[in-house]
Formats: sequence, C-alpha cells, structure tokens
Amino acid sequence: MLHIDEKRLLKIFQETGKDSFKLEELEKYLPREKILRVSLWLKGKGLIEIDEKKRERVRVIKKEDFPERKIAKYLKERNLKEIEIKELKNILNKEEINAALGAIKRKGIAKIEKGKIIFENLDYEDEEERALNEIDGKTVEEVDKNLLNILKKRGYIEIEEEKEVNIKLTEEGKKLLEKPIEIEEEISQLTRDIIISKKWKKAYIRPYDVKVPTKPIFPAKVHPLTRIIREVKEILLGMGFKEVKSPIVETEFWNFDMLFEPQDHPAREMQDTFFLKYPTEGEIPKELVEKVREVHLRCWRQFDEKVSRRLILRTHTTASSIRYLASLSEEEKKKNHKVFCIDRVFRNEAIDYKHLPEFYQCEGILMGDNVNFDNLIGILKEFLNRLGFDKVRFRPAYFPFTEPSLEAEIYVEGKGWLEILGAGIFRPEVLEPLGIEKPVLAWGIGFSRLAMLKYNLTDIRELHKNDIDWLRRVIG
Ligand SMILES: N[C@@H](Cc1ccccc1)C(=O)O
Repeated sequence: MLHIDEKRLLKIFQETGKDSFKLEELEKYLPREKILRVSLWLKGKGLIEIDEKKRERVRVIKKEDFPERKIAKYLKERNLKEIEIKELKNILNKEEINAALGAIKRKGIAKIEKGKIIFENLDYEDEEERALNEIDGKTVEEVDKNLLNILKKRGYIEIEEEKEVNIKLTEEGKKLLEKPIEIEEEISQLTRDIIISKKWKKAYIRPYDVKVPTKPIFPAKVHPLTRIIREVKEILLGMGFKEVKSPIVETEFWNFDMLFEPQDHPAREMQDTFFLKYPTEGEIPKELVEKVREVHLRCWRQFDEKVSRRLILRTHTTASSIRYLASLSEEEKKKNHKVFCIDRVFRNEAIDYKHLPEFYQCEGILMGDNVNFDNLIGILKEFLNRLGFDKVRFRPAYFPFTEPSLEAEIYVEGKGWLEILGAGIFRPEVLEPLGIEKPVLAWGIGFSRLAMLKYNLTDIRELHKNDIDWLRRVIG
C-alpha cells in the first residue's frame, strides 16, 4: 500500500519516462520537504535510491578590477607610464596599495624602482584576471589550484559547498511503474460536508502519521532539585515517617549545644558557620539550658550561655530532629516516633564543583522501644534501595551526637563506592536533658551528591544556573 504522496512522486517518474531526477528538478512538481520525506519512505520500500554528492563550487564575491589594474587604467587615461608609490593613495586605499604592490611584484607586471612603479605595457595580460572572469559557478576541480588559492586569498571568490541529491528508480521501482499509478481521492481532514454527503464512504481516509518529525515542545515542569526533594519525601512518607520543620535562623544552643558539640568545637568557627550580624542573639529555653549545661560541665567542658544564644544559619537538619524531640510532651514520649525534615542548611564553604554555601539536607529519626543498630542498618538499606541504589555498605564514623556512628556508601557503576549519608544512635548525653529514655536512631543525607548522581552532573552549580536548555532537556 502506497501513501498518496508516494504515488504522486512515482507518477512523476512514470509520466516523464525518466528514471532519475535531481532534487531541484522534482521541486517543480512537489515541495522540497515532501520530496525528501517521501523519498525516504520509498527508499525504505526498495523502490528508489537516493544518491548524495557533495560539490564545492566557486562563487565570485567581488566584481571589480584588481587594484593593479586600477593603477594601469589610471595611467592609461592620463597617458602616463609611471607613478610614484606615494601618489597611489589618490587612487587606492591602504589595503589595496599593499595588494597591488604584491601583485605587481609577483606577476612582474611592472618594475618598482626608487619609489616608482614603471609600466612597460599598460594593457598587460593577466591570467589571474582571466581566471576570475570565467570562474563563477565552476566546481573546484575544474579550476587551477594555484589560481584558486590566489583569488581566494585576495578575497575575490568564495567556495560554496553544495549537495547534489539524485533520486533514482530501482529495478523494483521500474517494474512497479509498468502498471499505471492511480491516485484516488484522499481525505486528510473530515468535515461536516464530507460526513453528510457520505463522500467519506468512497474516499480514502489518510491515517495519522504519528512519526512525522516535529519541533519539540517543552511544557512547564518542576525544577530538578524540587523533583529530588519530592521523590525523597514520597519515599519517607511511604516508609511511615512524618515531616517536620524548624527555623533556618537558629541558636547555637539547638544547632550545637543540644547535640553535645563542645562550645569550642571547630565546626562553630566563623569559617564553618554563618553568624547573624543583627540580631546576634536569640531566645533559648531556660530550664533545658540548665540541664544541657550540667551535661557539658560533667564532661569537663566549658559552657557559656552567651555562646548558646548566638544566632546562626543552621548548619544541619539535625537541629530539626532535636527540636522535635524537645517538643514532645510526657505523654508523647511514651509513644514511638518517626519523623524527617528536608530543608536548606548553610555552611561557610568555598564554592566549588561539589560545594555550595547553601544546600539541602534530609534528616530522619526513629524513636522506638528497643530499636537498635540492626534496625538502623535495615532502615537505611531500605531507604537507599528505594532511592535506586542496590549496592550499599556501611563503615564506622564519628559524629559528636551519635554513638555508635556510621557512614553509608553506595556503589555507582563507573564511579565506585561513594559516601552518601551519616547516621547513628543519639548519645545518652543528648537524650538525658530531654528525659527521653527510648533509643533514637538518626541519619542525615545531603542532596548535592544525590542530585549530581541523578542528573549526571560534574558540577553542582549546574543545578542553580537556570540554564533553560538544560532545564528543558534534563530528565529523571
Ligand atoms: N548532621 C550530620 C549528619 C548526621 C545526621 C544524623 C546522625 C548522624 C549524622 C551532618 O550534617 O553531616
């Protein structure tokens, strides 16, 4: 079964009796796009062949005398045979003067002596000129290479690439054309008239061709980073966790003290943490502060409430976890809890391909009777599997607020083992001031590495550049 356009094209061969056409010749009959598309279909059916030849053609782009000829003509008009080089500027511009002098020397058209150009014959013959007059439209092969180069260098010609497309009938195609080709009426769009008149019953209705190439359309979509956040949220909700939030501007008390980080811990230094200029201090809960102070002092650490009150941008979402635990009533402390927080955190880091001063973290905690290290490993495995990482391994690590602590690594084809999250069981020193007796499992995962893996980025900054092309095309 041939498409009506295929028949139209074949009919041109049949009616003209020719079995080969140049593309341009066919354009008399059908639009170029159609010819190209239909030829491909017919080629697929073995009825025609498409031959493509590349040609280089010469185009004259400057139609004026060479500067040396301008000089000769100028002298001839004035019945002169020589001219001072200094005077050339009355006839030619600077560039032309240089070109003319070069050409005169190269071709020996005139003598150059003592600042003068002296012609013997003002009607000199010049093969470059002759070539220039005849060259337009010739293929590169038809022209002397040397002359071609000179004319190109002098800016008088350009080489154009040209494609010659020949469309030829195959033997099979010729055989098909032995019988006349009938083009029956075709309906490409059903109208009310066609339906009422019942014309559609007899006519051929053209099916939709869903494979016709079209311009891509890019509908609005969600930013890749938001997509990851949503995916992780979805997974954790599916695992029975509920979402909690906490402030971005935080006191050192919640961000560090509560997590048993010593007040002189290097992580609290200016170069790691952003401090607020105004206001510099925030409110902290008196009673709890006293309990936390006691724990710190008992462990031979210093504790200054002024430090606790300092305002910073939170450096990790563990601040959210600990705030959640502190919010529990006595009644609630008897129950089990599974919560997570996905949010922005801030560290005073130099920006490079994998570090930004502002990034996303996800933190999850599980508080429950008798939960233990094995449960932690189990949950993390499940979580990472659901994120799409099958091979997972764990190794010991250190965090000031968990004991034991671990780091999870995932295996990525072509990259090897990559560290992806930190986790552990909250230390008794962390839970004691809160009066929580059940163990609390905790883990935190950064989104930078996750995003880089998911979108195959070599530079995390890509994610925030808002390069519209990338945003349109990125999938996953
Ligand atoms: N807060 C840690 C991660 C972590 C969370 C919870 C438990 C252990 C580690 C970090 O930012 O690196």
